[in-house]
Amino acid sequence: MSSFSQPLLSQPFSSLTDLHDVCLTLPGPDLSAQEAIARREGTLTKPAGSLGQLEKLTSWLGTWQKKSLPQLSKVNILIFAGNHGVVAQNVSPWSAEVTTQMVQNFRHGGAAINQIAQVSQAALSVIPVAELTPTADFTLAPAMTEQAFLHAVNIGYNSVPHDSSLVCLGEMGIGNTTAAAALAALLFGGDSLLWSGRGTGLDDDGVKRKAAVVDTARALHAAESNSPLELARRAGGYELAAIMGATLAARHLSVPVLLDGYVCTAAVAPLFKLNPQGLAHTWLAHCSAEAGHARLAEAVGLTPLLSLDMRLGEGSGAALAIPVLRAAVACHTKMATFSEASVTKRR
Ligand SMILES: Cc1cc2ncn([C@H]3O[C@H](COP(=O)(O)O)[C@@H](O)[C@H]3O)c2cc1C
Ligand SMILES: O=C(O)c1cccnc1
Repeated sequence: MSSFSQPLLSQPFSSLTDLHDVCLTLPGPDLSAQEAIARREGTLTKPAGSLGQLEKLTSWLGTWQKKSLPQLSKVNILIFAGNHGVVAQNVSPWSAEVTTQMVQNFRHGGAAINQIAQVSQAALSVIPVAELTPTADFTLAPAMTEQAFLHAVNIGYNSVPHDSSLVCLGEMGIGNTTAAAALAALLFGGDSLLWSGRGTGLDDDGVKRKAAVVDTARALHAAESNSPLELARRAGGYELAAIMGATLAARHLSVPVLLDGYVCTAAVAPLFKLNPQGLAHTWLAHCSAEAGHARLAEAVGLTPLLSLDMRLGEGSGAALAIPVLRAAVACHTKMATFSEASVTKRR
């Protein structure tokens, strides 16, 4: 386990307007790296395109790393943790104290993500946000003040190591699938039931209760529906805001991002709403079994890499995709070319 504190800017965003402006003016891809990768790909000893999505992953990595030979020498998993006032509405079978207990479990190496991080040879950092103080219950009031929201975004922004090759984002926060559902419903509309899943194990009545909670939140906050950042402040959570901040920092640092499940996708959805290119440096690592994730992925223009029926969070799906990326990079950088291996090219 390691921790990082290399600020990009010590206090990147001091107002929602600041943050909004940065979301609209993001750095673009490195097209010369993209061309170099395509050129080399065509020389490797395999039929063109035969490595399928691995070839797309290699190209994506290099394009956003701004490197004609992509590398994965330093992979970081960041788990942001936060608590949610909306748990008072009985939307999770687990109590808020489990968030703190799981943070300890991550630190002691006992969680699923610790095992997957080790298998994937990635460094894991756990970052509790707002000292795990719960947000306000967003059925009654905005979840966060503007200042608290920006503070959480800044924490995420300052958590991305500058020398990272790839960042995987994850979260821990009892009640956060309800925050994700409320934010998704406010951003994209549609029946609240379509965005409300079982989370950590709700039964059918629990899911209906959750959807009713999402409806109440929508009625309270819908007037702000043309401002994605304002919706994130009102219906999101501290760890979701930090995930958004980390995603923005990664863009500025030329670090590609692997996103985890439903909660992570909801956390970054405002970036897509503000800017259709806002998530171009991210890849959705998996499709969570949480109801609503496939729909949300489509709404933000992301295609999940894996689909393993997982619905854990913690960045577990993102971490599982690392070995696939490592294989893609190894093939691209270490395979012999036709001329090196004296293999006759197709007629
Ligand atoms: C022991 C345990 C470990 C977890 N690891 C991730 N989550 C996941 O479940 C929570 C969201 O589900 P809900 O909205 O239903 O509360 C988040 O903390 C998420 O990361 C966990 C949940 C539990 C109980
Ligand atoms: O997909 C997720 O992000 C998820 C699903 C269930 C519980 N926690 C997180």
